Amino acid sequence: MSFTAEIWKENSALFETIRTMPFNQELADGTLSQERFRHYMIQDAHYLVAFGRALAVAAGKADNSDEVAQFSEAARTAIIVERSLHADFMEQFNVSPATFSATPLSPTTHHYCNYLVATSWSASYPVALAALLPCFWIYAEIGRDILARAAKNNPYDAWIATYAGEEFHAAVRGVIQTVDRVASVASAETRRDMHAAYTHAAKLEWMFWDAAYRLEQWAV
Ligand SMILES: Cc1ncc(CN)c(N)n1
Repeated sequence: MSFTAEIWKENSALFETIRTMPFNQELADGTLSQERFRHYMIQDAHYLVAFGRALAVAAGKADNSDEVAQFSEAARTAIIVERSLHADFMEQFNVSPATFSATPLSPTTHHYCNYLVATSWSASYPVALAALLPCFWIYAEIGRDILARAAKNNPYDAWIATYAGEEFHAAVRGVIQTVDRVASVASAETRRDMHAAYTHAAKLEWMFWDAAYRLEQWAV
C-alpha cells in the first residue's frame, strides 16, 4: 500500500465526519444559509493567503526543480485562481473589499493559518508537505462527493465545480504523487511525523467548516 493510501485509510473516519458534517450536507442540498457561506468565504479568502505562503515556503525547501515549480505554481493558484472564485462570491453576497479587510481572522482561521505557516517554516520538507496535503486531498474528495449528490440549481455550484473539477484534481494527484515520493525515501521517524501532521491538518479542515457553520467570532 502506498504511503498516502495508508494515510487515507488511517483517517477515513475523520473524512466521513467531514463529509457528513452539517456545513457540507447543507452545501450539497443548497440549503446552507448565505450568512454561513459568507462567513466561510471571508475566512477562506484570509486562509488562502497563508496557504499560498506555506506552499511557497515548501517550494523553497524542495530538493529538486520539478517540485520547486510544482509548489510555486500551487501557491500562485491558491492566490490567483481560488481567490477569484471568492471575489465572485463576495460580489454576489455584497462583501466589499473594505468589509473583507475589516473582518479579522476567526480563532479557528487564525490557528489553522499559523499552523501551516509555522510548520512550513520549521518542519522538514516531507512533514511540511504532509501538513499541506489535506488542504488539497480533502477538498478534492469533498468536491466530488458533493457534486454527486448536489441539488439542481445549487447556489454554490461555482464552488462545487472548482473543487470537483479536473484542473484541481490533476493538481491534487500531483501532490499525492510527490508526498509518496518523499515518503519513500524518508526515515521511519519522519514518516511518523508526516502521519501526525496530516491528521492534525485534517482535523483543522473539520474545524474550519464547523467554525463557519457556528459563525465563529472572538469571544472578547
Ligand atoms: C480551509 C481550506 N482548505 C483547503 C482549501 C482548498 N485549497 C481551501 N480553499 N480552504
